[in-house]
Amino acid sequence: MVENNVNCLFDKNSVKVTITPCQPKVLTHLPKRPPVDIGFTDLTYTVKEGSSNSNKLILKSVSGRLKSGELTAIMGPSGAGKSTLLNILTGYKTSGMEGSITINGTERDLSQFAKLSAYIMQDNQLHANLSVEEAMNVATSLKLGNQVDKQEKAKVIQEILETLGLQEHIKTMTANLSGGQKKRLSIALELVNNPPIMFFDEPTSGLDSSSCFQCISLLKCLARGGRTIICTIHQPSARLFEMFDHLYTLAEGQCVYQGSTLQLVPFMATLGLKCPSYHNPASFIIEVSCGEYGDYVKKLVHAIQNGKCDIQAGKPYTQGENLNNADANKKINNAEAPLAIAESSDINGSKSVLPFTTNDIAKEDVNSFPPADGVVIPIEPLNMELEKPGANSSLLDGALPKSQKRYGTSEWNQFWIVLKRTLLFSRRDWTLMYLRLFAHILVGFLIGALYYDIGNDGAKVLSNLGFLFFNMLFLMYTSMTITILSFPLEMPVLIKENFNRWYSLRSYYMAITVSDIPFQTVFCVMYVSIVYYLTSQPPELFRFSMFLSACLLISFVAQSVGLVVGAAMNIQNGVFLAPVMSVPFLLFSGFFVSFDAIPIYLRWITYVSYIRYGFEGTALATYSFGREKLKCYQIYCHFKSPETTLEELDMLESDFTLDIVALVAIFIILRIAAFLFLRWKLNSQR
Ligand SMILES: Nc1ncnc2c1ncn2[C@@H]1O[C@H](COP(=O)(O)OP(=O)(O)OP(=O)(O)O)[C@@H](O)[C@H]1O
Repeated sequence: MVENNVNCLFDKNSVKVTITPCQPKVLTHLPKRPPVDIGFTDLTYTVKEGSSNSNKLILKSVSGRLKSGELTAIMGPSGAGKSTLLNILTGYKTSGMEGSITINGTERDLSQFAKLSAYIMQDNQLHANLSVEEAMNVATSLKLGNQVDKQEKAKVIQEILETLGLQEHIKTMTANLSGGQKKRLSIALELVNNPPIMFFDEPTSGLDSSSCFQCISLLKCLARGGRTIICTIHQPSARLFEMFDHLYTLAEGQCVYQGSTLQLVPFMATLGLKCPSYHNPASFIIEVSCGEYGDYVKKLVHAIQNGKCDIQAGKPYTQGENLNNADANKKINNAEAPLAIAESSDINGSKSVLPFTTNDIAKEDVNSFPPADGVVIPIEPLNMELEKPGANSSLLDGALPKSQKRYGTSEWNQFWIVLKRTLLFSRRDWTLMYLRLFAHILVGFLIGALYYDIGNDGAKVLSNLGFLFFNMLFLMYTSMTITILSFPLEMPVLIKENFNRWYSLRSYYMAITVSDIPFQTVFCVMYVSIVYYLTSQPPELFRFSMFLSACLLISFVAQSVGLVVGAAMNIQNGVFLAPVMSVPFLLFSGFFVSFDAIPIYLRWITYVSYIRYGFEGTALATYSFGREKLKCYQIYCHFKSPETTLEELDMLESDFTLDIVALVAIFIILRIAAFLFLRWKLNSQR
């Protein structure tokens, strides 16, 4: 661990703590990536609103530039369009947008951009049932692939966790981490492939002031490594505010300030907006943007040309140059310095990460913004070369990659990694595993007790049919509801990981499709074995196998229904709609009404009723295939002959193989439908 120096200076009224960065912690194992400056010009974002489909303008022709080596805050009052701008810049939202976004001066190619950036969403989106180490292992395996060997991956993980102060929590389950630690883990996971651009939506939300400080220190540190770090933030404290290099402020969908945080107050003063002494400048600009000091929004938008100007500390202003050509000629210092991040201790003695600066590159052109009251505010055009004082060039690795694989590893590997992860947290999920296991065993014994020894009794055939139908009902509801309840909870993690190019939707979907099959099979086999034995169904192996295969297929099909519903709608709608939608399938299963009694125009429903195929399959397994007459302990047993039962059910001509084929076909169709719904849902969010 790195030694830290914390010096406390006491005077009568205050305690001042200065934190001196110590020996830099060098991240030597991260892959080198190019530095990236982002420019955007005349960005407009419109959404369709209401039944009239009228257009609502959310971003109004805003421009701006976000530079590598800088920590940028996007601020503004609630509803100003911060999240919208962030979502557009990340590429998360693409429809409804007009304008130009450039990367190092050339028009953004979204696919290439996605490989260079990471989006850390507000709610962390972590799998609760994985430890920090396991989560990191999954991230490195997916993002670094097979090109990097195991030892190297372990070094990457160790370095990142040490740097982010998570090493001592390596065995802690993600669910037990504190808010700040979760945030750091979210960053650590994305840091694995060293993205040069990192976006953060409200990184400090839900954190106490000390954790906020640590979090922003860390972001600053990442920026000093040459990365472009952009985050939306609501209203930072003055202490946090001054840690940002660059501020982009929105009000009513327009840019009211862009530039150095240090120049905010002087710039506002030039427009007659004097920030009161001891007032937080961040609060001041928000208050001004909300109109608390009069109608200054238009003036600010005009002064800053809706983001086309950039007010820089100690830098000149030349007007009228175009942002898009901005960094076309940018010269990058390609010296291969290691990424330096120093660790230190904050005021409470807890560990934080502080920037360790290396290169100091100054700029020196001169021009000046002519402010109203004669104060000279340095405003910079948006086409400057940038090297931020304090930034180092460790990330710099020549030009942007032209062609690179979409994902860090092959789809087959993605499938395996996601499958192993899903199996691991399924095993640890109490509801998914133990409650389900318990339910199958308990209900199995209950049904066994209720229908005890009726299977070979000619007088109790109707009860036995009730038992067969109940099996369908139980297996259908347990596997369907568990999927409806658990799958939507996975969606936010899926959205984040898929968006950040951890894996393709196809690999993920294949993995989750396969992952539950062994568990569902074990539960179903246990349940069927218990009830089959206790209710004295025919003791032939082939009948048991047929009975079991029909039951297994029913539970897989019902699980697929759960996936379709879970992919297409939220939990509330799903838990109501899925059982309701199942009612027709139950009604037309052949148990309540025989096929001949169903009106012709409704018969088609029986062909799509998977319950019918399951019920028919188990009935045939029980009563068909030359089963001998049942025992009769009364004077007369109407259903003594199995054929009578099949005749009553209109199943004399039925074919067991056809039932199995129909169930397999429905299973495949539903799985494909669930995939398409999932893909639609992922795309529709954007
Ligand atoms: N799909 C949509 N339909 C209608 N209005 C929308 C839509 N998306 C965003 N808006 C509106 O756009 C404006 C900006 O929203 P956005 O979420 O970007 O604001 P914000 O600055 O991030 O706010 P907050 O700080 O409260 O999160 C809001 O007025 C919001 O109601």
